[in-house]
Amino acid sequence: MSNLQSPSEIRNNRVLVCVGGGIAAYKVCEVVSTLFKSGVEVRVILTRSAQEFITPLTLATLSRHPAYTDDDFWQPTHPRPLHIELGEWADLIVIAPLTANTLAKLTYGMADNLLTNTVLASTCPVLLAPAMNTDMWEQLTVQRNWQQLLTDSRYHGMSTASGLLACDRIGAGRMAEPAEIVTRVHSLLHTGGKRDLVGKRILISAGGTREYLDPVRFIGNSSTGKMGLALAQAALHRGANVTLVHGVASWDVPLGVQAIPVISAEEMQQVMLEYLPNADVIVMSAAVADVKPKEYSSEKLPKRSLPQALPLESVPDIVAQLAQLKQPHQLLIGFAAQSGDIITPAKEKLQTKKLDVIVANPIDQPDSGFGSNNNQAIFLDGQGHKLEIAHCSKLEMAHHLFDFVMSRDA
Ligand SMILES: Cc1cc2nc3c(=O)[nH]c(=O)nc-3n(C[C@H](O)[C@H](O)[C@H](O)COP(=O)(O)O)c2cc1C
Ligand SMILES: CC(C)(COP(=O)(O)O)[C@@H](O)C(=O)NCCC(=O)NCCS
Ligand SMILES: [Mg+2]
Repeated sequence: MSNLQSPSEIRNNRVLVCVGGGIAAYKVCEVVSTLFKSGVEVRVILTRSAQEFITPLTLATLSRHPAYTDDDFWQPTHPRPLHIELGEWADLIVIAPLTANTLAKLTYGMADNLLTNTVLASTCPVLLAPAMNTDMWEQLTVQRNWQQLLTDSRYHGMSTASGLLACDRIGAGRMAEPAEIVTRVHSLLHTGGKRDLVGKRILISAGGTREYLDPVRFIGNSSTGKMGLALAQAALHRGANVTLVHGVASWDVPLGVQAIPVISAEEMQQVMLEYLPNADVIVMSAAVADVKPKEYSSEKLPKRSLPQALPLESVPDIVAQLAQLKQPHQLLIGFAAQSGDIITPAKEKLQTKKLDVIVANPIDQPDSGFGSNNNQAIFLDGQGHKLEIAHCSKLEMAHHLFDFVMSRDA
């Protein structure tokens, strides 16, 4: 078995957050604070209008660094022009909220303030989070500019959501939520903006299944589906077309992912088999219940009628079935959550179930596995490659897995 080199620590870590003059600017404070707390170095630029909504002092305090405005742009005291310095410094620029005005300027390469000059004087990826009143967002001129700007691969656009706007209207144009912006930032810092999964259809299963005994009681497990969610986010951010088949979950499905909720192993089996023929990559990260109660009562069983011992039967082995039915060009990735020795059972599962790749992850390590936002794992493939990934976020783990898969492809 050959050991691939462990991925080095992320070097890209510098994010320049540019705030435009919209009411959604108030949410960018949260973005800056969360990024800082996750270890990202943050600098902030505010446009003249952004300062009508939030203050440079707030953003300077949250980012632990002076915030920049157009007054700084024109200061004669910089040894080198500020927009050049900031443009060279940034690994990633985030513009949130992106106003109709700044969108138009970027589309036409205009540069009349610190924000637009810095974008033109840099080459890093730029993440755009538009926010506008519905009529403004749907205006032909605005939509034309948006489509035009996104033809430049440097720009990464966040979808707007529909809902209540600050003008009391309900419609399109809501800015992506801070957590979604932060997740996308982390993806872009990992990938440097590459979209290596464009054209790939990725089918992911996530979460635990439930096998009901009666309408309220079930056999389940502690899986929260966070690993599957992270896989869906990472794949989406790299350009894939993503279908996420998930058990009962407490998180929101990311905009742009086709989500299919299921409850039992049999339902999951049915949906996975239905979507299998159209998938290029299948990632089975769900924790499927291995057994179910033999009998189901459609009425809630009174306590006194509950059996002392519960007769059980097996549920379908979904991953084994997928392995049997898949075509040679399709890649099947399984997960093996284990305590103690994680490698031996994972190798066995890889071979007996005929998977292409298996992710062995420990469930007895601190802050890893079920329910945690973090994980650690060892990837194994059928050709004998092995890659150990140290403790990191589940999103980071998902990216490492796609890196591993893509490097095997190449
Ligand atoms: C109360 C208020 C709310 C605004 N909200 C938005 C908005 O959500 N989106 C937008 O594109 N413009 C909005 N504007 C208009 C922008 O502030 C204006 O177009 C400004 O020139 C943008 O400048 P900037 O792109 O340099 O930040 C708003 C203006 C006001 C007064
Ligand atoms: C303003 C806001 C951030 C409020 O979000 P919230 O309801 O979650 O507090 C959200 O509605 C949004 O992103 N709106 C789009 C921009 C907007 O409403 N502009 C002003 C309309 S004139
Ligand atoms: Mg299992």
